[in-house]
Formats: sequence, structure tokens, C-alpha cells
Amino acid sequence: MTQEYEDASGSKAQFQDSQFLVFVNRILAFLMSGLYLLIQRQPQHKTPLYKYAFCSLSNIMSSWCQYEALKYVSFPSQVLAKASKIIPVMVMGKIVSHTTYEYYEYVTAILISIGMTLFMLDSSDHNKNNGATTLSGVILLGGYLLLDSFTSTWQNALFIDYGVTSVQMMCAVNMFSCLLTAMSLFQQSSFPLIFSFMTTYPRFIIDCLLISICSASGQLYIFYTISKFGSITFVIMMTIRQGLAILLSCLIYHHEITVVGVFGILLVFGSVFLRIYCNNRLRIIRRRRATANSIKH
Ligand SMILES: Nc1ncnc2c1ncn2[C@@H]1O[C@H](COP(=O)(O)OS(=O)(=O)O)[C@@H](OP(=O)(O)O)[C@H]1O
Repeated sequence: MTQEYEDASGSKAQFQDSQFLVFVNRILAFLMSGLYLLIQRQPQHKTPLYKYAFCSLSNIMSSWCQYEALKYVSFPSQVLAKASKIIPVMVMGKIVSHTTYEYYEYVTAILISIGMTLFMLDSSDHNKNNGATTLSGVILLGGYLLLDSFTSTWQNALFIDYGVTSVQMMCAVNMFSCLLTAMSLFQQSSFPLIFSFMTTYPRFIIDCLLISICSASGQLYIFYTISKFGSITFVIMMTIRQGLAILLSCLIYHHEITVVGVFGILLVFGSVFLRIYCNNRLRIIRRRRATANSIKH
């Protein structure tokens, strides 16, 4: 969206249609998971198909909000929204699945968000810190957070309720995503324009292929993680993943990390370890209680 493509005569243009990018990402993911389902036998599928449409729509819309928000928000606002994703996911878990959380889960979620914000603001490229955040930007970012948290929470609920496998979920969600994005692109008559952009700037086709291969392979891990560990663990992993990407680029390009940045990283990892520790303690306490109760009876 931000880079310029050059044609044979040297004239330059940017690709503007974020919906098409979502479409190409989903189509390869659908084909990959569909092929896997054809080759590998799966347990019987019991989920009503329409239930996938909700998380498919929220996933497409969250990606669209995210791509669009980039045009209207300042870099610190993006960082703040991305770094605190865990909080809306917990709220959504309460609303959608009536999940109850322990105090330590709230505390560590807030600490992870603060730590990530400190680290990302401190270590990222400060040149990106330009432009103001407009109201449309705030609405788009809010939409992104809301829809993104709904997506993984809803998927988590489907995994639990229907015992669907991660590849079955990936195939069904992406089938809906392809249909929805294709309908929208048709309705706006975008395909002829996109086709002409592709023929004029062939390097764009390679970039589309690359982004969709990465996106589809990433999705295999995304669905597997949610099915095995749930939406909260997934969002923590996604958040830390961003931190690691920045840390790696700091190490590779020898960018300096200040004391604030180091404090941010320590806070994030400290909170994650605290969470794991409290989780294990709680599990041990519950097991002891269950054993004591069964002895009593
Ligand atoms: N729950 C769930 N199901 C399916 N796909 C999902 C899910 N959560 C994130 N994603 C896809 O992962 C890509 C990165 O998402 P995010 O940018 O929101 O993540 S992060 O903030 O960078 O951690 C992004 O892919 P693209 O839309 O292709 O860019 C998201 O759509």
C-alpha cells in the first residue's frame, strides 16, 4: 500500500485497494486448507456452516480497518492499539463465552500492554512518528480492536462447542472470506481496475503471491494455536511476536534500545512468567482441592 510500483516507461503508481489484498490472502489459505482436507481424513464435521460466517466477516473487517487506519492514525496510536490487544480479547471472552478471569490475569494483561507500549514506542523507527490521529483513525482502530477480539473469541467458542479441527475451521472461515470479499469487489467493479494494475505493474503480482503465501502459512499456526491453547494465549503470542520482530530488527540494524525499552521488555516477559506461575499454582491448588473432596466423599 505504501510502495510505488514502476511500469516499463518509468511512471509510478501505488496500489490502493486494501480489500483486494485481503481477498488474495484468503483465497490461497482456502485452497491450501481445502487441499489438506482432501488428502487427510478428518473427524466428522458438526458445526453449522453459517457460524463461520460471523468470524469470517469480523476477520475481513478487522483487517480492512487495520489497513485503512494506517492512513489516518499516528504511529504512537497504532502502537498503543496493537500492544493492548489482550484487554479487548478478555472483555470479549466475558461477553461471548461468559469466561471468568482471575485477578492475576487482569493485572498481567495490563502489565503486558504497558510493557509492550513502552518497548514499541521506544525501539521503533521514530521517523514514522508523523501525522496526526484523526477521528476517523480512532474509529477505525477501535473497529479493528473490537472485530479482531471477536474473531478469535468466536473461533475459540466453536472449537470448544463443536470439536472442529483447526484445518476444518481454516477452510470454512476462508471460504466465507473469499465469497464476502469477492462479492464486495464485484459490487464495486474493482476487478477490471485491479487486473489492469497487475498487467501494468507485474511486480505487484509477485508481491501479492508473497503476501498470500505468508498469510496462508501464518494462518495454519493461528488456527492451530487457538484450537489448542485458546484465544488469550493466542493474543499474547501475537503481541510478543511483534515485540520480537522489533527486537530482531534492532539487533540486525544495530538500533539502540534505551533503558525505557529494556524496562518494557522486562515488564512483558516478567508478566508472562508471572502468569504462567500463577496458572500453575492455581492448577495445583484446584487439583489438591479435588483430591481432598473425593477423599471426603
Ligand atoms: N483469529 C484469527 N483468525 C484468522 N486470522 C487471523 C486471526 N487473528 C489474526 N489473524 C490474521 O493474522 C494477520 C495478523 O493479524 P494482526 O495484524 O491483527 O496481528 S498483530 O497485531 O500483528 O499481532 C492478519 O492477516 P491479514 O489480514 O492477511 O493481514 C489477520 O487477519
